Formats: sequence, C-alpha cells, structure tokens
Amino acid sequence: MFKKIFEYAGPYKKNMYVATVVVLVSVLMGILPFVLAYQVISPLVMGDSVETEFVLLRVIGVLICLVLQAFFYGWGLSISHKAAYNTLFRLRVSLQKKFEKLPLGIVEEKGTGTIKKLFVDDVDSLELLLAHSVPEGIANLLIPLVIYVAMFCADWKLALMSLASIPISLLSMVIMYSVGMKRMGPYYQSAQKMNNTIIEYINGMEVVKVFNRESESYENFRKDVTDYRDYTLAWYKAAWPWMAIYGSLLPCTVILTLPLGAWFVLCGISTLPDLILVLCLSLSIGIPLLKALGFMETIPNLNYKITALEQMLNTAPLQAAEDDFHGQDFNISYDHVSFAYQTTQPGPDGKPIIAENEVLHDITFVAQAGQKTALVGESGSGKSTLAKLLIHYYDPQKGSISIGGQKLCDMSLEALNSRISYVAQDQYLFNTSLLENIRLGRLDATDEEVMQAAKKARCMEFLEKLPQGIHSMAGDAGKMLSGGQRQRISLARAILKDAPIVVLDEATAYADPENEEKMEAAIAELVEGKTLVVIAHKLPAIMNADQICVMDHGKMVATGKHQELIQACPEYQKLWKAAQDSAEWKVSTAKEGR
Ligand SMILES: Nc1ncnc2c1ncn2[C@@H]1O[C@H](COP(=O)(O)OP(=O)(O)OP(=O)(O)O)[C@@H](O)[C@H]1O
Repeated sequence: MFKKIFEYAGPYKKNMYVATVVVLVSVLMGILPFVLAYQVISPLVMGDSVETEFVLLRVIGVLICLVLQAFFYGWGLSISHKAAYNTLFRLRVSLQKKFEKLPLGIVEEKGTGTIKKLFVDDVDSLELLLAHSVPEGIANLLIPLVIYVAMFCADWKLALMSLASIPISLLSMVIMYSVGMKRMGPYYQSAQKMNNTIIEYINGMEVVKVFNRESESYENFRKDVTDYRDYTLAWYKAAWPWMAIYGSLLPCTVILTLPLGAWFVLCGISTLPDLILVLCLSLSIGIPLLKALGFMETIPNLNYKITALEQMLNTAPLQAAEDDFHGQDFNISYDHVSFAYQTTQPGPDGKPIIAENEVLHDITFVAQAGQKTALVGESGSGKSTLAKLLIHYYDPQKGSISIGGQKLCDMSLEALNSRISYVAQDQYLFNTSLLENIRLGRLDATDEEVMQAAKKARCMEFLEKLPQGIHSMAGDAGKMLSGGQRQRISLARAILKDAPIVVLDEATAYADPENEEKMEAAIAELVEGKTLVVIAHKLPAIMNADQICVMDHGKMVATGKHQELIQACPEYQKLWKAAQDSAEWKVSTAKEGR
C-alpha cells in the first residue's frame, strides 16, 4: 500500500532507516530502567542485602537512560521529519508535473477544493506516516518482540501469560480497521465535497446576493458541512468501541502474569526472580506496544488518501505528441468518436473507484474548412463535450479527431492551440490590465494591434468610459463590466489571435439584445474566412450554416442544411418548433408589457 509513497522518498529513504535505528535506541533506553529496577527489587524480595552504592548506581543509570531516551527520540524524529518533508516536497512536485500533463477537462472537473485538498491536506497527512509511523512504529514493535524472546528464555510459561491480552486486542484492532475502512470512502468524499462547496460559496457570494439566493446557498453549505460532521461521527462511532477495547487491554501485560505467576511460584513451577523479571519486562513493553499499534488507527484514513493520490498519479496523461501541425488544410474530422466522463465514487470496501458514463456514442462527421458548421440539440445532448474534444480538453476513449488529416494526439497542444480560438460563455479574465488580457490572444502583438482588435470586437465604447481606459485592471474593471462586455474582451482576444479555426460555444446565449447585436458584429469580424464550429441554442442564428449537425442523447442523428433537416429530421423539427414557440412567446410577452 505504501510502496509507491516510499518511492518518492528517493535519496531520503536512507534518512528514514537511520531515523528508525535512532528511535530504536531511544525505545531501548525506555526499557532499560525496568531491567535496572529488576536488579534492585529482585535481591530485596529474595531477602539478600543490597549495598547503597549498588542502588545509587542503578538510580543514576535510570536517570541517564531517561535523558538518553529523550535525546535519541528527538534526534530520530528530527531525521525522520527531514526525510518526511523532503518526500512531501518531491511528491508535490510530481503531482504538479502530473497535473501539467493531465487533460484540462479532468483538472477542471476536480474542482479547486479537491485539488487544494489533494496538494495540501492529503499530502500533509503523509507526514504522520513518514515522520512518525515508520520510525516509531517499527522501533516500538521490534523492541517488544526482542523482549518477548528474552522473557521466553527466562520462563516460557510466564512469558505466555504476559501475551494473554494481545490476541483480544489484535482482534478488536482488526475489527476497528475493517469497519473504519468501510466508512472511510463516504467520509473522504464528504470532506472533498465540503471543500468544493466552501470555495464555491465564497466565489459565488456576489451572484448569490444579487439573485437573493442566500438562504438556498447557505442551505447547500450547511448540508455539506453537516454531512461531513455526520460521516466523521459515524466513523468514530463505529471504530471507537474497538479502539477503546484494544487501547485498554493492550498495556495490561501483567493481567494474568501477576496472579497466575504468583501461584506458579507458590507451587514451585516458576522461581520468584524469574517472575519479578517477567513482571518488570511486561510492564516495560506496555507503552511501546500501545504506541506502535496506535499508529494502526491512522491506517484506514491514510490508506484512502494514498489510494486517491495514487489514482491521481496514475491518471492517464493527455495523449499529445511533440510534433508541430502539418495538416493539409483545416477540415475537421470526427471519426467514430465515443467519450465517457469519469467520476470517482466510494467502492464497497471504502476505496475510491472510478465509474464511467458514456455521453458521446460513435460520432462521425466532417466540418469543412472555411465553412460554418453548427451543432444543435437538446440540453445535455453532448454539444459542448464534442467541442471540448476538439480543443483537446479530453482524449476520446474510442475513435479520433483530426485536422487536415493529422490526428489531435499526433500534434502538440501548443500547435493545436495556436490554430484554434475557443470562445465559451464564461471566459476568464486575469487580474492584469484589460490590454494585457486581450494581448493573451497573441503575446507578440503591439499595443496598436491590441487596440485594433478591441475596436473590431466593439470594446472601445465601454473601454473609453473606464477611468484608465484599456489600461484598467481587469479585477477592478471586471466589476464594472457587464457579462456581455467581458465577453467582447474575450472576442477581442480571439480576433487578435486570428486562428484559422474558431469554436463558439453558445457565445451569445445569455446576452441581452443590445449586447447581442454588438457581439454578433464582433463575431462576424472574428469568423470571416475561418473554419467555424458553433454551438447554438438559438436556431434562427444558425439557419444559414453550411452544415447543421443534430445531436440527440449523445448520438449524431442527422447532418444537412436547414431546409433538408426541417423536412427530414424529426429531432430538428422539434427543436425548430421549440425555437419558434419561444420567439412567439417573447413577442406576446413584449406586447403584453407595452
Ligand atoms: N464534467 C462532467 N462530468 C460528468 N458528466 C458531464 C460533465 N459535463 C457534462 N456531463 C454530462 O454529459 C452530457 C453532455 O453534456 P454537454 O454539456 O456536452 O451537453 P450540451 O448538449 O452541451 O448541453 P447544454 O446545451 O445544456 O450545454 C450531459 O449528460 C452532462 O450531464
């Protein structure tokens, strides 16, 4: 289970071994006082005389042992912490490298909360394993084993008695472990959900307040926080009785040795010095045993976190070559493409398992270079997913997508990105000036070229009204810009980029009429002479498309021009009728409102 994590220790594995040996010496120092005590008690009990100097030397010996125990313990832990934090560092770097190569869609799906939890909390929790469980667990387990061997050599019958509490303790620990593992999945998922919800709650506060959705948003927040509390308590409730049994039984190594041993001595089966030795040694191993097995309590939790980390580290990277684009043209071909989203759920043993949900089934079509191809279909039919595959957000599980005859997986992401402009509804503005935000379209563009792009995207009218114009910071300006205006900034970015392929994902879906008109004008500038793939809910806007592809439940049911589809495709007829009904409804409500 922990093998992979130890691989990340690299050169620091050596430190871990040294730390274990040093902690071992510290545990030994904790045992020695009991042996010294035995040396004093044994002659006293046997009625022999003991010299003061003999006792004083043992007392000094006990003090030295205690000092050395603390010293070696501190030293061992400082070595193990160095190894642990360097391993965590190496693990985080590997995770970051992994994330760089992951399909962007998967990163987005995970959500900020989950990613933060993975990078910060889950990795941090391994500190317990590496800095404590390994050196302390091993040392505290090894020394009692050696002591038991010594006890067996002294008197095997008495040694067996001192082992009596261990089987019941171990059994309750195994039960605790198995019930804990079953509840670990839901507990872990609820923690992830709570993290995501808290981040969403904070990020969405503005929208929530504007739309007066505070109570609903708070309810979601409250539900996830409550779920987390309930799952945590459920885990403790199930595991706690077993923890209590083994925690109290395990150190009771003298529970049988004392009464039965005394009886054995009276019957002449064992000798008194042997009984005293076994009693002293049994007392000495109680604490190390409890410490060693105490680390076992953390295993279900660690096991789940390590599985989640390993799943992330084992996630297949995006299939992309280093090659440049060398397609013959900008024809886009989908060739028998099927795609499934992956979701993580807790399995029957509590460990996370990955479930797949196929949302695109065997899609084949060609978007001709220089033409306008529209994807239409009901909500959830798979239009956006189809577009996201084209910008290589994900790899399809079956089939392939190519541009000009070159498969996406045979070109680098840079090569693809410089040939596609993707404009979605919610474009991100970085907290730098609006000028720099537009310049992201082409980093070597001059200020003049940026201004030209802003003009073409009909941005100047609102940019001029900002206190510092196009030099205003997006963070400050973002609050002053409407959604449509922010989107025109992203259209300016795409115009500047001037990529030969443009993908518009419902760019004007929620724009108000005034903004929509300006956005249409900006889009017209952007798409002129380009290969255009457009996803639209508003069917009249794509009536003139060269090709309309109709999606239904993840399948492409028809392709053709508007007139052909309106006659032959029932799914398209349904969409068209719905579009007309909605237009009529808008006209009638507008009339009523007059
Ligand atoms: N990140 C995701 N994880 C899991 N399932 C997803 C994810 N994104 C979309 N889906 C599912 O995939 C299916 C297709 O979704 P998609 O967004 O591609 O449809 P769409 O036609 O673009 O819908 P809309 O018009 O409402 O935007 C839906 O069933 C949706 O629930």
